This record gives sequence, structure tokens and C-alpha cells, in this order.
Amino acid sequence: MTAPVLQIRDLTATIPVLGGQKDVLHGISLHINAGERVALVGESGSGKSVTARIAMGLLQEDLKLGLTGDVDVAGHRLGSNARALRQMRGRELAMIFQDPMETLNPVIRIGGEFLEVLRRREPRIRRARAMELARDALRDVELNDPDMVLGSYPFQLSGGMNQRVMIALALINRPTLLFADEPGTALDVSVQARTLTLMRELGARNDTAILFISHNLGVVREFADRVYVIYRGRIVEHGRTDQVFANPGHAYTRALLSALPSIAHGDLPDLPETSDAFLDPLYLHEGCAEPGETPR
Ligand SMILES: Nc1ncnc2c1ncn2[C@@H]1O[C@H](COP(=O)(O)OP(=O)(O)OP(=O)(O)O)[C@@H](O)[C@H]1O
Repeated sequence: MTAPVLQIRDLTATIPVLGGQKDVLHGISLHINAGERVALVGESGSGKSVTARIAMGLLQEDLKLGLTGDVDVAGHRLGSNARALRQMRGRELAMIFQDPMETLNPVIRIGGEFLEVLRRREPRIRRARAMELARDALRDVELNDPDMVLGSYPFQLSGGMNQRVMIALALINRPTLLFADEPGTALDVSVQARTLTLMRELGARNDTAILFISHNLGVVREFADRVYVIYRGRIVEHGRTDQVFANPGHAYTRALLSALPSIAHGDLPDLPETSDAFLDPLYLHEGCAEPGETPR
């Protein structure tokens, strides 16, 4: 079997905050195989985004983090070669965020964004050829007037159109691994559902593995092959999505699932904010991750 496209082992992270350091990850281990769709779920503040942004090498660029553990992305050990990782972004690695405006440059037309992304893979690509590829990619995400889109600035397009543009841009270089952090959460439910379906279908076509981050278990159930449940910076449960949903082993997962109907509408369950109640060994059952365990 080939090596996983992402392997995180026992990752701990502290983030500098006013007056000290904050421990945010306490030994995260997870892996994603080629072409797999894996979800990281948990309530707000549990550490989903920090985990993904460290794996992308993004957070380290902005903050002085205290990190231990190993992160291997597409065969590169993170930390030993930050430059290699930077070069991989936009080629082997791609990302989609909740808000397309976080990524799209407001003063660049969509055509310019495509040219830049395509030049990361093929620096000498001609503009005409790049626009031809971009038009195909836009049609793939059901934007049927690609010339209009290519000539527009992001603010001239709707939220749903920008989200589709993001998916087309992220997948045009056929990445090995895509990080999708709460994509489309700001959109209405039916638009979000369609864009996620497109992302799943196009990802599958290119054998792109996807790390999908969400607090919406309804969406995760539809989307992911496997799921890791994260709580206060720890993986408390992992497994095949159907199995975890049918037979949750950990009390925290059960609490998340019990709130599923309201989560499907974007609400989070009312979970204790200030206690570590669900870390109590009392809640550990077969199938739950033990502290420090490397999930396989
Ligand atoms: N730049 C930062 N500076 C300080 N603390 C941070 C920073 N980014 C994240 N944190 C802290 O790290 C912890 C994990 O945050 P993270 O954003 O990973 O949560 P999340 O599970 O993705 O939540 P959400 O669903 O709200 O995005 C939180 O306690 C958060 O306050």
C-alpha cells in the first residue's frame, strides 16, 4: 500500500497569546490515504482549523508556534522543508476556505487568478491556453458563462459563484490533497449542498484526497469516508463515517449526534464550555482513541 498523503503523529501545539502561551493541540494523530475523503469534526474552538493550517504550513508563517510531533504531507516532513511545502501549495496541495473572499484577491479578475494558479504548475503557460483550461474548469463547476466569470472581479459574482470559482481553482492542478475548511457555510443550504457535491465528484475524478473540516455532522455524513472527532485539541474517536454514526463510542460524539437535526441547520449543540467533562476516562469505550494513541 502507498504511504498516506497526510500523516500527522502526536501533534501538540501552543500558540502565543497575550501574557503567555495557550496549549491548543494535545497529541493529534490522523492520516489520509490517496483519494480518501476524511472529515475532522468538533465544536467551535476544538482545534480543527489549527490542525489543518499547521499541516498546510500556513499558521507557522504568521505565528511563532510551539510544535512537537510529526507531520508528513505528500512525502515531505513538515518543518524540515518549509520551502518545499510552500512550492507544493497550489500544485499538489490546495485549499478551500469558508469564505472565498479569504483567498480571492479583490483587485484581480477571476481570469488573473486562474493564470496565477496554472503558472504554479506550468510557469510558461500561454495566457490563451490558460484561459482555455479555466473555461473547462468553470464549466465543470456548472458556471455556464465562463467568459463572463473570467472577466469579473469577485465582488461582481454571487457568494455561490465565488465558491464554485474556488473549487475550480483549487482542483485545476489536480492536487493530491485538498484542505476544505467549512466550505460554503456562509451560503444557503441548497447552494452549499450542490457545491459540496461538485467538490466530491471532481475530487473523485482526479483521485484527490480531501481533508474536510466541519462542525456540521449532517454534511459530514454525506461527504466523508472516515471521520475523526476532535474535542479540546484531542481526537476522542475515529472510524468509518457510517460506523461512527451508527455506533458512536464516545460520549462527546453521542452528544454531537444527538443534536444532529439542529446541526443540520447550522446550530451547534449546547455543550459544556468550561469543563473537560468528555475527557474523563469514564467516557472511553472500545473504538475511542486513548490519549497519545496513533489512530490507524
Ligand atoms: N491566531 C490565533 N491566536 C490565538 N489563538 C488561536 C489562534 N487561532 C486559533 N486559536 C485558538 O486555538 C483553539 C483552536 O481553534 P481552531 O480555530 O482550530 O478551532 P476550530 O475547531 O477550527 O473552531 P471553528 O469551528 O470555530 O473554526 C481555540 O482555542 C482558538 O481560540
